[in-house]
Order: sequence, then structure tokens, then C-alpha cells
Amino acid sequence: MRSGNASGTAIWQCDLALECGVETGTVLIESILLDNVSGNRDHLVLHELSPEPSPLNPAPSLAVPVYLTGYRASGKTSVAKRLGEQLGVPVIDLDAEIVSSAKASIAEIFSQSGEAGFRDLETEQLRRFAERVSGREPRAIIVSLGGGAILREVNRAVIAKSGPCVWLDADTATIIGRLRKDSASSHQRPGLTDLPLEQEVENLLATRRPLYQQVSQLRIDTSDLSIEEICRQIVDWLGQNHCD
Ligand SMILES: Nc1ncnc2c1ncn2[C@@H]1O[C@H](COP(=O)(O)OP(=O)(O)O)[C@@H](O)[C@H]1O
Ligand SMILES: O=C(O)C1=C[C@@H](OP(=O)(O)O)[C@@H](O)[C@H](O)C1
Ligand SMILES: [Mg+2]
Repeated sequence: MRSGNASGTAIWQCDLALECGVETGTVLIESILLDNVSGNRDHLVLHELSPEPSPLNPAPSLAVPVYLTGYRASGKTSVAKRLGEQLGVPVIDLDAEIVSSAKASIAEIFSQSGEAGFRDLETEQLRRFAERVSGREPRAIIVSLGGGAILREVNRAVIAKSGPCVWLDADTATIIGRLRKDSASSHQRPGLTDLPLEQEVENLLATRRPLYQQVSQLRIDTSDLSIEEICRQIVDWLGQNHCD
């Protein structure tokens, strides 16, 4: 574990990729036994968190897999990537694993096998990774979930057993704006209903928010936050709750 300082901001680096026997972004390790590593289920209020860590107050090493959940375009993939860089731990994007194993884009999977076919692949990949990174000796890794991975009870149970989960939330207008701007939406985010986009996002947020709440221990409203600010809040929370 090292701590340093760049642009006035504490940067934490854990030496965990090597301990894990993996490099960032590579596919993994030996299988290990599943165990329950989930901790406090209560959501924390961010203003109660400690002051920014400093070299005098170094952060301990991340000791568990960390999951990111939230609606489409809440920033899970972007935040996971940056968080992995900051913490020096591997990052897994569940959608990328599905696309790689299916050798097809998410839009193609939806059109060939329907949403149910995609959800089956999602459960398969989630189980596969959770088994490898949680257990008696949990591994430090950031797992970016797809926005619908919390829909199945079995998936929520896998996450709860595996490690802490952070919910990235955003208001409807922000989500719609990001979805429209993101060129990846056309192949990564096929329509989930026959409704116009605004109505779809509003309806699905209403049904999914209780599930994001249920599976997570920290909620961050990302509507007005940069990726860096979101990462800082997560690192702060992890430092207090899920590090050695
Ligand atoms: N906090 C943020 N501020 C501005 N743009 C963001 C933010 N988070 C994500 N985005 C943008 O939204 C789009 C979707 O982000 P992504 O990380 O793929 O989200 P998710 O994985 O939750 O679907 C991308 O174009 C990304 O640059
Ligand atoms: O919300 C959803 O149901 C989905 C979200 C997408 O991931 P992102 O949340 O990363 O966009 C992707 O898994 C798929 O299009 C389904
Ligand atoms: Mg994503």
C-alpha cells in the first residue's frame, strides 16, 4: 500500500493486483470458496464521512471485491475504470465479459435471444466472477455491473454474499442526456420497452430504484459530480469500511 500526492489530492495505490496474481483487466485467478463478506447494510450519509485522507492518515488496503450498480449511464463503467487506476486493483466490466464470451454486441444478443437470453448470460458471468473473487480470502477488484443485473433475485444474492456495492444514481434528465450523447448506446443499450426513451427511463427508474437500494450500502447522486469526485467519495467510504 502506498500513498502519494498529486494536484493536492491524495492518491492511494494498493499492491493488490500482484497479490491477486492478476493484472488490471485480465481474467483471473484460481477458484476459491464463496463466503459472506458483506458488512453493514445501512446506507451512509456522505457528509458524515471523514476528512480527505492524507499521507498522515494513510488508507489501508482494499480487501474485498467492490460492485458498482445503478441505472444505464449512471457512470458505472467510467467510474470503475478510474477507481481501478486510483486503487491499483483490477477492474471487470460485466457487460464487456458478456460481449467477449458471446462474441456479439449487447444489441445483437438482444435481437437474437431477447432480453431473457441476455439476462441468462449476465447471471452466468456474475456467478463466475463472484466465485473467483469472494470467499475465505476475498480479492480486491472493482466489478462494474450492467444496469439490469440487480433485476434477478439470484443476482442480488450473489452480490450480497460477495462484497460491498455502491449505487451510482442520477436524475432522469441527466441520464437521458448522457444516454443520447454516448455513441456506445446504440450497440450497448438496446430499448428495454416499446416506450419513448423519456418514459422508459422514468418507468424503469421507478421500479429499479428499490432494488438498487436493496443491494447497495452507499448511494451517490452523480448528477452534478465529475468522475473524479465520485471516485473520491467511494475511496473515502471504502477506506473507512472495507479496507484492512
Ligand atoms: N459523472 C459524469 N459526468 C458526466 N458524464 C458522465 C458521468 N458519468 C458517466 N458519464 C457519461 O455517460 C456515458 C455513460 O457512462 P458509463 O460509464 O458507460 O455508464 P454506465 O456504465 O453506468 O452505463 C458516457 O458517455 C460517460 O462519459
Ligand atoms: O439497464 C439495463 O438493463 C442494461 C444496462 C446496460 O449496461 P449499462 O448500465 O452499463 O449501460 C447493459 O447491461 C444492457 O444494455 C442492459
Ligand atoms: Mg457500463
